[in-house]
Amino acid sequence: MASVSSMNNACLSNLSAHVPMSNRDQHRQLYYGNLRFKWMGRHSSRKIRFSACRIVAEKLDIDFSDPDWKTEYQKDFENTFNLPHLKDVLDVKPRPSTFSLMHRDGSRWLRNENVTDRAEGPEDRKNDYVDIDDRTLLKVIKYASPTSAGAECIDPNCTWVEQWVHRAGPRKEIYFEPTKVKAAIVTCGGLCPGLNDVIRQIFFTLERYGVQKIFGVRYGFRGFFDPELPMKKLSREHVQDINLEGGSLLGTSRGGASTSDIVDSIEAKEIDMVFILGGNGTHAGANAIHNECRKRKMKVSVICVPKTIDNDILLMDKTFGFDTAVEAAQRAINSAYIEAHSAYHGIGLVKLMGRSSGFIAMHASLASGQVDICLIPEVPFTLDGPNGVLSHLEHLIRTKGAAVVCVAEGAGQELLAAPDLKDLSGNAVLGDIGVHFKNQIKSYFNEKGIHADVKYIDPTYMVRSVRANASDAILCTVLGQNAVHGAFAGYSGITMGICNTHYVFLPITEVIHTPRAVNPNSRMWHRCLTSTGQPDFSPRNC
Ligand SMILES: Nc1ncnc2c1ncn2[C@@H]1O[C@H](COP(=O)(O)OP(=O)(O)OP(=O)(O)O)[C@@H](O)[C@H]1O
Ligand SMILES: O=P(O)(O)OC[C@H]1O[C@](O)(CO)[C@@H](O)[C@@H]1O
Ligand SMILES: [Mg+2]
Repeated sequence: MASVSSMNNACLSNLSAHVPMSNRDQHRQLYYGNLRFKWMGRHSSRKIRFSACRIVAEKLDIDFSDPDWKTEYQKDFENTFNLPHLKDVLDVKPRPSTFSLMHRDGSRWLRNENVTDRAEGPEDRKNDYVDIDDRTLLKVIKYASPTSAGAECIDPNCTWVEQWVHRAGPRKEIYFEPTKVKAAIVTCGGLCPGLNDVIRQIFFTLERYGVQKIFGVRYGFRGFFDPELPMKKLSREHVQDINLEGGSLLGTSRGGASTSDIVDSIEAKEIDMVFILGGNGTHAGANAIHNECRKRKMKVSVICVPKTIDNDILLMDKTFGFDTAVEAAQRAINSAYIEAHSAYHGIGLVKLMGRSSGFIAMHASLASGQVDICLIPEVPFTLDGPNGVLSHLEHLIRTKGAAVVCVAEGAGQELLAAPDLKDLSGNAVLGDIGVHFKNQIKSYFNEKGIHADVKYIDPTYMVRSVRANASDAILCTVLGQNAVHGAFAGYSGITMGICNTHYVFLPITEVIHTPRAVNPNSRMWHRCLTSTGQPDFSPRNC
């Protein structure tokens, strides 16, 4: 059997997320057709997004009539989710962990106790080490049918297949001598609530192991090679209160990543552990750094913590900062609602971030309960025509007297002239759907001779520059601590996640195939539609 990875499921859910409803049969084929489908997207822009999935799907050759297919699949899954480790390429030996909940810091313990006694005995239980063979289930729903909402199936019968991933946490044995470790932390990409919380927890946990040399790399990957940006040695005083503010203590940036320059810099600076906080692009960069370190046989642990308000990283329940961003976005929606409902024929329009996925828009709409129309990149819509968005807005104005619309920045890009520009990291610069939509609403009502008072709110940077809320602060704490546990355990090329409320280590390669997208067949999107009451605006319906 060819390699089966999480990409199958990622592709399937991503593909299904983009399949127009009129192609329902083809969509089914994706689920039923043991991944040998030849589906072609209707819209050319979408074909590109699908191509990576299609290639892998075509490579797969699962014979579901083989009674052993499931065992084989699970074995292959286990291999795919095996965590890359320093010992894969280096002759490294484990030593008992210095992480202890009994002592203030590892170095104190190192000085005062017999090293060989540390790993055994009653302290173990108090320290709560996680066994390296512990696993947690990635998927916890047993779908009875491929047509069940949100079903992710591997075979035509949607058979239950266990998919286990590695449980995160401190290990009994470690692969670094803490007092000799030099660790660096870097934050890349856009801002995200909780960056400072994660930096702080990485610092605290490193200290607890006994690490004294902890550095911050300034302004993203740029800080590795820009001579004007020397690393900043971090102290407890530096990090103590940083969680009280948004932003990143270290600064962040896009672009400018040359893997070999970065690895040269890691080598020259004699860094042993690199903690990299960022989104999809950053993870791709971190994986390249990890591979280059391996190639050079460097004993360096490259560990990621996923950071994105967009929540567009595969496999995990959510990324840190997302909850906070939703909360902030909900406040913008509330303002739009108040404006709209205080005006004669008021229309409140809010544009929220979400370059390729509509999680913030969907969740903020659900949270506020004040949105009449939610538009996301994953669900195509038409503005014009009897079943278009504008016609529904007119209906709302006539029946309710006011309306609130929430649109994700990546939605409806096919309606705009694309700027054909890229940012420094190579991300496409999007057309402004918010401004376009605002103008379209104004002209529509103007042409119809119906009064409409449009209030447009773009809270873009306000939702991501705030400090983390309570739920994100806890998530950041756990992810930051686990990042350090992962590094000391000798892993490299891994990232942190929360799956079904349990914390896991995942190979970076498994989360960067494609950005995670809202599945239009999921219960959550259906709940959003139920809440807004909006009809189907898809082109085939108009
Ligand atoms: N495919 C890639 N390979 C190597 N490095 C990359 C890749 N994509 C992006 N990077 C680098 O990663 C860094 C961050 O990328 P990017 O600006 O896309 O942010 P991100 O991590 O995706 O976060 P956000 O969710 O805010 O976009 C940049 O310095 C960029 O040069
Ligand atoms: O303006 P910037 O800093 O490039 O960030 C904008 C981008 O940030 C994101 O929220 C990802 O962090 C995208 O949704 C958005 O397009
Ligand atoms: Mg990116």
